[in-house]
Amino acid sequence: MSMIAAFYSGKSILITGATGFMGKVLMEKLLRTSPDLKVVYILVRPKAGQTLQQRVFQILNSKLFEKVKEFCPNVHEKIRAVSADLNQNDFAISKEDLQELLSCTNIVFHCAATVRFDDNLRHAVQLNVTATQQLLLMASQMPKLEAFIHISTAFANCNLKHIDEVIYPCSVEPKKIIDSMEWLDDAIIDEITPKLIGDRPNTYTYTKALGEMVVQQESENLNIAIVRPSIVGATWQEPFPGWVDNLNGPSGLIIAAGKGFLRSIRATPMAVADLIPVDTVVNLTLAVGWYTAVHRPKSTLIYHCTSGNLNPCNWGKMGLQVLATFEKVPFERAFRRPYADFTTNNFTTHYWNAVSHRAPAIIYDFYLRLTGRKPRMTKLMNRLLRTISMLEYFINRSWEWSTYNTEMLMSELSPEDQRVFNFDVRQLNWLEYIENYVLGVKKYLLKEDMAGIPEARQHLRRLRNIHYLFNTALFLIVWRLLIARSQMARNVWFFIVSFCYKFLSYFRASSTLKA
Ligand SMILES: CCCCCCCCCCCCCCCCCCCCCCCCCC(=O)SCCNC(=O)CCNC(=O)[C@H](O)C(C)(C)COP(=O)(O)OP(=O)(O)OC[C@H]1O[C@@H](n2cnc3c(N)ncnc32)[C@H](O)[C@@H]1OP(=O)(O)O
Ligand SMILES: NC(=O)C1=CN([C@@H]2O[C@H](COP(=O)(O)OP(=O)(O)OC[C@H]3O[C@@H](n4cnc5c(N)ncnc54)[C@H](OP(=O)(O)O)[C@@H]3O)[C@@H](O)[C@H]2O)C=CC1
Repeated sequence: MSMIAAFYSGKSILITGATGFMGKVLMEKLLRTSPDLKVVYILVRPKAGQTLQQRVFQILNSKLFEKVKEFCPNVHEKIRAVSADLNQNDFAISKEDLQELLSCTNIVFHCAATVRFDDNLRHAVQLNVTATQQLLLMASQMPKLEAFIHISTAFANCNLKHIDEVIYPCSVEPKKIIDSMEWLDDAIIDEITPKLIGDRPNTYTYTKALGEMVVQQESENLNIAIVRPSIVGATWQEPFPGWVDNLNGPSGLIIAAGKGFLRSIRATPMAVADLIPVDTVVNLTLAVGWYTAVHRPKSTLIYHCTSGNLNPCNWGKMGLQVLATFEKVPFERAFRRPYADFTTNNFTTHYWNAVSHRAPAIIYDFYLRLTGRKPRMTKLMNRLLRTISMLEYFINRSWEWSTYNTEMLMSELSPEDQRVFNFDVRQLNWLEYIENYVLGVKKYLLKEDMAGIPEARQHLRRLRNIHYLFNTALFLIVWRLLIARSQMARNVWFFIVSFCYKFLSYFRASSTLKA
C-alpha cells in the first residue's frame, strides 16, 4: 500500500493553476492514486468565453482524464471549482466559497503563475508575488492546514551558475516592490524594470524569486515547502507517454522545426538541456506534500526537480533525436522539409535568419499575393524569431542544481511509493522520452492522426522536388546574369562546355570502336 496515496485519502486539497499544464497532471494523478480523497478545490477563472463549469467539464472529458475514470468513476463529484481571479483583490472569491475553503482545506498546492517571459512587471508581480502573498494569508487562516506547497522554478536564480536548495534574497524587498506597483505608473515601471531584474533575463524569473522570498517570510507561521522544477516537458510515463498541451518550453520549437519553419537556432549543443517530465514533477510534488505534512521539517525545505546532475542530456543530443523522430513520424502540411541546425555566433545566426527564415517567408508571401491571398508568413516568422530570442538565454548556458533534499526524500519513500510516485530521473531513457515527446506533440498538440503519415511523407517528397527545382532555377538565373556581365564567368562557362563536349565526343568514339 502506498503511504503517500493513503495520506491523501479523506483530505480536502486546494489547487491553484489546476487548468494549467502542470495543474491538470497533478489533479489527474491525485484522483487516480487517491480516489478516496474528500474533495479537490480548484481556483478557476472564466476564460475565452467559457464559464468555469465548461472549462472543468472540458478538462475532465479530455484524453488525459480517461484513465482516472477507471479508478474514480465519480471524478466530477470530487472536483469543486471555485470562481477566482488571482489578479483581483481577495481573488474575487465569494464569501461562502472563502468560508468553505478556509474551514476545510488540508493541503494547498500553489501552481498558478504567469509563465510568460515578456509580461510587464506589474502583471508578473501581481500574479507571482502579490497573489502568492494573499494565498499565504488565506492559508494562515486555515485551521486544518497541514502543508502548503509552492511551485517555483529552478530558474528563479538563473543569474547564478551553481544553485543550492536555499532561498537567495533579491536586492529589493518584495513588500516594497508590491507597494510600489500600486502607485508607480506604467511608464516608470517599464523604465525601472531592467534595473530591478538586474542580470536575470526576464520578469518571470525575477518575480518567481520574489515569490519565494514572500513564501520564506511566511514560513514561521506555516508548514511550507517549495518545489523548483527546471524546464517542464511532456509526460514520461503517466497516465501515458508524451502528453503535452501547451507551447511552452521546447514544445513550440518542436512544432516550428517539424513544420519546417525553424531551420536554425542559436544554441550551445553541449549545454545541458535540463528538461524534466511533467509527471516526474507531479510525483515529487505529491511526495513533498506528504513529507511536509507528516514529518513537519523545522525549516522550509526546497526541492530541486531537475535532471542535469543525475541524468544529463544536452541540446545537441536532444536536437538530433527530435530530427530523427521527424523522419519516422513527419508532421502534416509542412512549410519546408524539417531540417534544423544550431548556430553558435552572432554572424551565422543573422546569416541563417536572413537566408533560411526571412527569405523563404518573403518568397512565400509574394506567392500568396500573386495568387490573391493574404500574406502571413513574414508576420509568423517574425513572431517565431522573437520567441526564439527569448528562449536563447536558456539554451546557451548550463546550470548546476544541487538535489540533496530531493535525494533525501527519495530515500525516505517506501519501495511501493518509489514505484507509484517515481521521481528518479536516473531511470529516464532520453532517446525514448524525446521520441515520445515529439509523437505527443503531433497527437495531442497538433491533433494530427497517425493515419495521415503516408500523405505527410508524400507532401515532404513534393517539397523536396520543389526545393531541387527552385535551387536549379536560382543557379541558372544567377549564372545567366554572371555570364552577361563578367568575362571571367564567360571563360569558365566556355571551358566547362568545351570540356563536356570533348568528354562526350571521346565517349561516343570509344563506344563506336567497341561496337
Ligand atoms: C547538433 C545538431 C542538431 C540540430 C538540431 C536542431 C533541432 C531542432 C529541434 C528543436 C527542438 C530542440 C530545441 C528546443 C529548445 C527549447 C528551448 C526551451 C527553453 C525554455 C526555457 C524555460 C526556462 C524556464 C522554465 C520556467 O520556469 S516557465 C515555463 C516556460 N515558459 C515558457 O516557455 C513561456 C515562453 N513563452 C512566452 O513567454 C510567450 O509565448 C512569448 C514567447 C513571449 C510569445 O508571446 P506572443 O507572441 O505575445 O504570443 P503567444 O500567444 O504567447 O504566442 C504567439 C506565437 O508564438 C508561438 N509560441 C509561443 N510559445 C512558443 C514557444 N515556446 N516556442 C515556439 N513558439 C511559441 C505560438 O504558437 C504563437 O504562434 P502563432 O499563433 O502566431 O502562430
Ligand atoms: N512549464 C514549465 O516549464 C515550468 C513551470 N514552472 C512553474 O510551474 C507552475 C505551473 O506552470 P504551468 O502549468 O506550466 O503554467 P501554465 O501557464 O500552463 O498554467 C498557469 C496556471 O495559472 C493560472 N492562472 C494564471 N493567471 C491566473 C489568474 N489571474 N487567476 C487564476 N488563475 C490564473 C492559469 O489559469 P488559466 O487557465 O485561467 O489561464 C493556469 O491554470 C508555475 O508556477 C510555473 O512557474 C516551473 C518551471 C518550469
